[in-house]
Amino acid sequence: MSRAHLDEWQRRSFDISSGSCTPEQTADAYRAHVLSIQYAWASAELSPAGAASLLRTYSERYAAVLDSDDPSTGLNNYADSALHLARNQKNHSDKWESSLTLENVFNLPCVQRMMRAGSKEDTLPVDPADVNITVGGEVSKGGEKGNALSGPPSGLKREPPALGPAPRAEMGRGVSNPLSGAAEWARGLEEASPRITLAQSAPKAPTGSTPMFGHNNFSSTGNASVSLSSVGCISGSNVHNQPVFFSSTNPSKRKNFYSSGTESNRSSFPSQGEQEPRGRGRRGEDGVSTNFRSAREQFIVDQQKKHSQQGQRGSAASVAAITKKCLGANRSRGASSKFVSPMPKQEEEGSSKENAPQDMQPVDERLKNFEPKIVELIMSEIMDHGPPVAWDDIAGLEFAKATIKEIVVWPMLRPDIFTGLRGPPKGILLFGPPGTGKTLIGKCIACQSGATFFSISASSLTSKWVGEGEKMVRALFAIARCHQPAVIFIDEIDSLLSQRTDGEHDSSRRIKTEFLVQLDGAATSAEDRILVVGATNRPQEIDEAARRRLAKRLYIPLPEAEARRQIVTNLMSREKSQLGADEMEKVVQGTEGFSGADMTQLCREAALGPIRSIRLSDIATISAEQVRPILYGDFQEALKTVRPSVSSKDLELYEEWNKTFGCGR
Ligand SMILES: Nc1ncnc2c1ncn2[C@@H]1O[C@H](COP(=O)(O)OP(=O)(O)OP(=O)(O)O)[C@@H](O)[C@H]1O
Ligand SMILES: [Mg+2]
Repeated sequence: MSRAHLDEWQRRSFDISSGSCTPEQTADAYRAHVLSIQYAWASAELSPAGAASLLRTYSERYAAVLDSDDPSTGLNNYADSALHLARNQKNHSDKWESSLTLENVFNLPCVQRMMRAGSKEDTLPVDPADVNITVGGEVSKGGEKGNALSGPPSGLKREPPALGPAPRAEMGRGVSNPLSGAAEWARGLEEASPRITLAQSAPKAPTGSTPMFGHNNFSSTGNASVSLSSVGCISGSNVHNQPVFFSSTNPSKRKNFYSSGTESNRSSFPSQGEQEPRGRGRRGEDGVSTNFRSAREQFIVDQQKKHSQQGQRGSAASVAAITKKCLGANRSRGASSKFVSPMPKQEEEGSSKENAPQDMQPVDERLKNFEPKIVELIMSEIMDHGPPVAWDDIAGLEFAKATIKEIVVWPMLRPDIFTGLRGPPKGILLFGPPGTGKTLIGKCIACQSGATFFSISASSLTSKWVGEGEKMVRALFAIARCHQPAVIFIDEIDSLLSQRTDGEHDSSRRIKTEFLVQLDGAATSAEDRILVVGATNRPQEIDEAARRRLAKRLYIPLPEAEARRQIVTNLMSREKSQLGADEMEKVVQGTEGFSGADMTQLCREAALGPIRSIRLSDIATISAEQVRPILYGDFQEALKTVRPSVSSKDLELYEEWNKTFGCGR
């Protein structure tokens, strides 16, 4: 060790051995020792074996000081953490008010009776046989000699100023039979319980009790004391509803009591009137039958009751769902862990009532790491529920439709045949000029494939949930995995997977990377039936890594004459129109270079023709039947205003890209 460290070490060792240190100083010195050892080990000044041995020694000494409840040598760390809770610290329990305060506790009949009992030497107001006293896990019946029965009566040592001058020494002497005090205390508590409403004040139980009994000062005989949380363990236990005291003179037993998380440690008070019927109590670890039911268990039982009353689904799955949703359900409950209310907060309660049927859905294990907010967003906004689209609604595009049926629909329907080399690709890219039906194909896949369809546009990832993009992507794929077979349709994929540049924003780069990882199959196994379909009218801007992952790249060209005819026929069939075959032919010839969207726009414009021919004065009164049919003349008029939206120069670019990267013939 370096010289400075050694000097420090020496100084601390002298301090400790001088015997003049307070427990706090001793603990500090040991902690500093531990840190020095760690530092020396990290900087290779100590061998690992040496460091391990030293660490063990000093950690034990440090822990001994922390855990000891002897006020002259230890810090009674347990009491400290519980006191912290008791001092009105803001936590989840702050809604639960206990009526017990430091001021009114001395007015409680039970406490007064205790004090009186302390001053009367021989009175035994309760038959000792009625009192069960647990000492470090062993149960001794009232008559037996317990080794540490000091707990509640020791509280008598603290004298309330309001109650007059009962001399300390006398009161201390008064506890000649510790049992009498304990029993008295127990009985008193039982009587007082209607006022204290134990169930409601459970988390705050220490609040009232701590100042009375949780402090080291209350050791009455030797080093015996009632630990703070043992006060919290009092419950309507055993048949007479008599309290059980957990008390121990042995710090190590006491430690075990805390660390092993015994039933009683984890339990809180059962509410009055809702206690388990006799004989139905659980068996505690020590074999003692207890009627404890933790607040969480009570909550589940209440929920079960509620749902069975309402005649709703009370299945095990729903109870499991409730259990999962229960706050803090997965937490380990150490003595020092923060208290978590087992009941939902008020707001949550309100919302859970509203969404009750949804909440009953069991939560998928694989989604538990994702923020519920994100999962909910994806489920509600991204999973598509649009109007149905049939393959026949898409005019032309025969090759694209056949290919998509082959690689999307059939494999989804017959996964047993489409295995190995016949396995479907993980990604498809639909590219082509705007308005040619790429999004329409996406919607059609959604309806026809029978898969769960997720439709996202890049903007929804990049703008709506700024900073959450990559989380969304990860959650999206995780949810898709839970709902297989699934199709993830990403419209305008170019804006999501454009070429990565140096100057771009960090968050969009992270989204891209996450997408590539997910697309690559690193995160999706070969058996996963998830297909990503991307659509773009700017294929040249797509990142080359993404391009590779979207293995099947299909060109969606402008509609040919036949397709244009089909679009017009489809649309006109829903309207009143009179269009002869040769007139239709003229319309088809006159719309060379029009996209599907342009054709739709042309038909809309033509459909307005009959309306425009109505005189303004008649428009308010004319009936729908009186409106004339759409005629060829309307199309001629419409063709004057509707122009193709794709230029021939743009078309060349698509053709070029299709030749280079496309999968079409
Ligand atoms: N092949 C087609 N058959 C029938 N209607 C079509 C066809 N192509 C386009 N349309 C019509 O054009 C509209 C727009 O099509 P869609 O949104 O699918 O175009 P897109 O290729 O996704 O365009 P963009 O690249 O601009 O997103 C559709 O709602 C539909 O009415
Ligand atoms: Mg589109």
